[in-house]
Amino acid sequence: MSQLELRDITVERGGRPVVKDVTITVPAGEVTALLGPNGAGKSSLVLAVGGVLRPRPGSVLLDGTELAGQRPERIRAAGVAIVPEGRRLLPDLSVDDNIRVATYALSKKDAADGRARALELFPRLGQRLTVPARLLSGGEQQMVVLAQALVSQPRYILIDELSLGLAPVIVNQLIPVIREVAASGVGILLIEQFATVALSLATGAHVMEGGVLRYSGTAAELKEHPDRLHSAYLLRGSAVEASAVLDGSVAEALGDASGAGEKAELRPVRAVPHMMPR
Ligand SMILES: Nc1ncnc2c1ncn2[C@@H]1O[C@H](COP(=O)(O)OP(=O)(O)OP(=O)(O)O)[C@@H](O)[C@H]1O
Repeated sequence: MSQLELRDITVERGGRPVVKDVTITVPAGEVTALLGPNGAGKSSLVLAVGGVLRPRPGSVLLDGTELAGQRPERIRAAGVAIVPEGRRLLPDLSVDDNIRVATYALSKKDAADGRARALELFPRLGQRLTVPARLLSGGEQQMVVLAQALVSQPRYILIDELSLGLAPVIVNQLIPVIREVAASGVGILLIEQFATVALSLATGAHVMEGGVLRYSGTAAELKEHPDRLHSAYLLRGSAVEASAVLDGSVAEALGDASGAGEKAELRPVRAVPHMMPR
């Protein structure tokens, strides 16, 4: 069975290891959750898999083929896409152009197929194709960001913080899309601040803290033994954070039970020059 294997990965930033000897398998067709407090090393791991940071040492094996140390374009072309935390759109470009920007390395046919698939997953974007990205709500922006990753029809996708800054009502719209993408055979590693969201989608689950894995097992087991998640969060002394992610609904965890929160939906868009076509 197809899988993406992150094996014995160590990542250094600022001269110190922030990911230490982490091994995670992401099976095809399933969501695997990666949880952990701020600063645990989750984003650094994603950037290392995507080729933005170099794992030293470590392997990223796609069905046995080594991808570690390759250029981001090569990793993406091999079928592994990443959605880095806080990715921004090109604010003055339309939704359609932001999606097209992400297809620049694809053949004409693959770009057209990928765009059609992305719009099938996010019909809302089909109605907003000509709208400049800066006028989108936070939820719509996140849909475009996900569409940019999905447009290359990856076999594996690593999503860093699906719900960050989004109102619960929007998160609830994204959850079925993630489920559908996984059901279509794509392996997903999902980093998510709210354990309730991640564990509702995931089969496998991992908890990271201080750069190391504190738990690796099934999502069901973690739901049954929340103390394992709790202890990792508490290692950072953030009891409030631990209760927020574990107790109650997404809405309560977000502190916005109404689900309305226009402000929570909106976030500023900034240009990311490296996303421009070359
Ligand atoms: N550019 C950088 N240079 C040096 N150290 C960094 C850099 N970015 C992050 N770090 C450090 O790396 C460690 C891991 O951070 P990382 O962002 O990977 O954690 P995380 O689990 O994704 O947390 P968050 O959800 O807050 O992003 C932290 O100690 C952080 O301070």
